[in-house]
Amino acid sequence: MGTVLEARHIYKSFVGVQALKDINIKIESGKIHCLAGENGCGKSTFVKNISGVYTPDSGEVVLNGSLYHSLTPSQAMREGIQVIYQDLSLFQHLTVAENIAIGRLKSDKKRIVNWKKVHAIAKEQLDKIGVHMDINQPVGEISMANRQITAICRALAQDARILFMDEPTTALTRTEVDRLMNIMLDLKKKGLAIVFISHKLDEVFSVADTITIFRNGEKIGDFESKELDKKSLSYHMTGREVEYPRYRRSVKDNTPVLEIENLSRKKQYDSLSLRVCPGDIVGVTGLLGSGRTELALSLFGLNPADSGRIKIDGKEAAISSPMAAKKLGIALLPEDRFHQGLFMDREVKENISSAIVDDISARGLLDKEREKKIAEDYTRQMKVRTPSVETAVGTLSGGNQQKVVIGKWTAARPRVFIMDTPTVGIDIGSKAEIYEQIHELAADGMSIIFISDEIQEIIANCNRVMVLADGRCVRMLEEDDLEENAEQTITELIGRHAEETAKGEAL
Ligand SMILES: Nc1ncnc2c1ncn2[C@@H]1O[C@H](COP(=O)(O)OP(=O)(O)OP(=O)(O)O)[C@@H](O)[C@H]1O
Repeated sequence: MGTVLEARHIYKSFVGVQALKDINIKIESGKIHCLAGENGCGKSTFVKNISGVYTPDSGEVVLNGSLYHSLTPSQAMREGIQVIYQDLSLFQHLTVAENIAIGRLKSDKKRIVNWKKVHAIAKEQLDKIGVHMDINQPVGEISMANRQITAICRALAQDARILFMDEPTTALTRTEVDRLMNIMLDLKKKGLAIVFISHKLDEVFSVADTITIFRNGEKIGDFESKELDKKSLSYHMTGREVEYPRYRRSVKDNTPVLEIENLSRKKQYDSLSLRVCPGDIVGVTGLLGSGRTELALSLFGLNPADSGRIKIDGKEAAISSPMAAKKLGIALLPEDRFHQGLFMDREVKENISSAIVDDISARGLLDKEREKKIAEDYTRQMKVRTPSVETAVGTLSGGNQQKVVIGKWTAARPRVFIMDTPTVGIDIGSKAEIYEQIHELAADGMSIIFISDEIQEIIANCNRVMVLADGRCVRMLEEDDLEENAEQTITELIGRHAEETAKGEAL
């Protein structure tokens, strides 16, 4: 098939960080190449240096036989490089067809839009990947999976030869992930080179031909996917054996802090009941769309329930706003933490202190020393890779930003901490550190609701688990139920329900 891209001796540094050191990589057409490594090891920076977003400090790139010392974004595109970032960069108010065709139309430089052509371009790309969807719908109204497909088609419409995908599966359901993986395999057969970044090792092994492992800005090596397994890949990424300890509740106090009784919200969740005591880590699992995030938002005052009751310390509570939730000692680590959790242009320390400003201020004046000390403690505990606590959060890698959000809410010492998919985008090594932190918070008496669709993660970290499907609780697993075959039980419960839903939709 042949090499389409060769990066040679790429170096890139930012103030205080050597992000890439002497990176050499060859990308082949007709192959899926995965970049793996811990948060902040340089994967996204590498992609940005190749696609013209950043200029390398030194090094060169050979693209389709032409040598470049630096590339502009339009040169990179002309050479067939297309990057799909996590936010997809689509125009929400434009239709699927317009989004797919926009890049091609821009290069045509015509003043009048030929709508027939727009539709033809969009249809052609969708046909290439064998997907049927309504191309007249605005992108803002379609599912994440279909947005992902729109972004792929937009890249194909611009004659992509090398497609970079940075953590494309974060917001997809399992069925959607399978569909995306199949599309990637199909595009590979058609000769496209795909470079895929993911922290989900199952996904990496299901599609990758080659895996390049980064650590601390350096390349550890290129491996054939079949040479590695999860254990050896984790070892190369982190330089150590990674193990996730099982959580065992040690707190003896069984007085509920939070209770919900028959809580319902139309079309989202139905008659949910739950008690959470000090030291509990209660798992909530189920597919995306099962109602889990909607429930979390309701408990945080952002999505009022239609009926049912929420009690705090045995007393009925009206949680009508996040402010009210906070007063009652409830914190939420949101699912969409990039939009709901951080001030990107503010420093790490300002972000961490943002939920406790009142506690560390006296007579309207912020105690800056304390703010810094608290931020340093949390960044150390969470192993946040940042030059200092004075660095702007927006310059940290995705996974490290996420650790800052967790630090922010932990610093607020809530009584009830709702964590919606806390380890999305977090590398396997840092996950162990975050789990340990969560176990310590619970052992100290905090009550935690832990939402995740990674079943192994739920079992390792929770002492009770609520399994949701279509907004209903299909099973509450107690501590003893989690000892044996829990993974199989939960997988079957969710799988059975997904099948029933699919049958229902097919009818
Ligand atoms: N614009 C920037 N300014 C300053 N530092 C930056 C900038 N972009 C990246 N960095 C730093 O470069 C390093 C590599 O970051 P990068 O985003 O490439 O990591 P990553 O491997 O993609 O991580 P993740 O898995 O968390 O997404 C990090 O230490 C990050 O803080």
